[in-house]
Amino acid sequence: MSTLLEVSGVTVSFDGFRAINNLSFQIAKAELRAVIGPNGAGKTTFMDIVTGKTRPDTGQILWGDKSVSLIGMSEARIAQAGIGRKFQKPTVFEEQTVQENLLMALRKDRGPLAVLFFRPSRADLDRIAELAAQIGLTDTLPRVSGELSHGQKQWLEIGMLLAQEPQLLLVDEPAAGMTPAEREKTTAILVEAAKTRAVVVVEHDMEFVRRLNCKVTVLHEGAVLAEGSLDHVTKNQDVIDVYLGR
Ligand SMILES: Nc1ncnc2c1ncn2[C@@H]1O[C@H](COP(=O)(O)OP(=O)(O)OP(=O)(O)O)[C@@H](O)[C@H]1O
Repeated sequence: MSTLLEVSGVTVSFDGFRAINNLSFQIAKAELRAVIGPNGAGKTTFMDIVTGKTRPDTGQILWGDKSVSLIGMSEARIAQAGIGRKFQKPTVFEEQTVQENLLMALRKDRGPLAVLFFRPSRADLDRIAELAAQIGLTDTLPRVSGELSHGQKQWLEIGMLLAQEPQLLLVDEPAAGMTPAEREKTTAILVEAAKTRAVVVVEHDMEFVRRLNCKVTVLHEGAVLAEGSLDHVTKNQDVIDVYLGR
């Protein structure tokens, strides 16, 4: 297994309370991983430390072939290093079309106004077409994003992140608020994306996690409680006691 991200012995305290407690976690280069756990288990804080939003008190976070330490790097530099994060709520530019949103993501330095006056190259258009196909929005490229369904906005945002070609994509509860059909499509998008990069999905919906059909990490009190296939972790008595049996 070729490790992409290695979190080891990380602790994060807020006013003396340990939200992350000696956490160790590894993810391989092209791997899909689900992270589950009860409320307050530390899932969000885990994403915060990897993306540089929160700085750990102790421990190491090593990234890539050269095992570069992410600790102390700014959020912007971590994003540039290849870590993308999708928050739960979609944050697309509602006034812009799907195509313009994807173009803005390709041209990271361009805001909505600049894009209006910018002529995309053939290569840009090809890449946008490729991304649109990947997220199932080919037919909606000319539409204003504000008119899209909740699911479509989520896929668009995933496409905008993929435009930046992250090596690791962290995705927070992608299935929340989606219809069953939208969930199915989201599963397909994430499974496909994880063939060429690592994708970590934080999710509460166990049916969705089952469909992802990947290794699962169960967090509890800021540490890994169990890890393995969904069948393996759901049979674990500790997991049943703290999470599933509630
Ligand atoms: N900035 C903060 N200040 C104080 N306490 C915090 C802060 N951020 C998180 N916590 C606490 O750390 C613990 C872990 O929180 P975190 O949000 O990481 O859990 P979670 O697993 O994402 O939960 P949920 O499933 O509810 O989103 C919680 O007890 C939370 O109250």
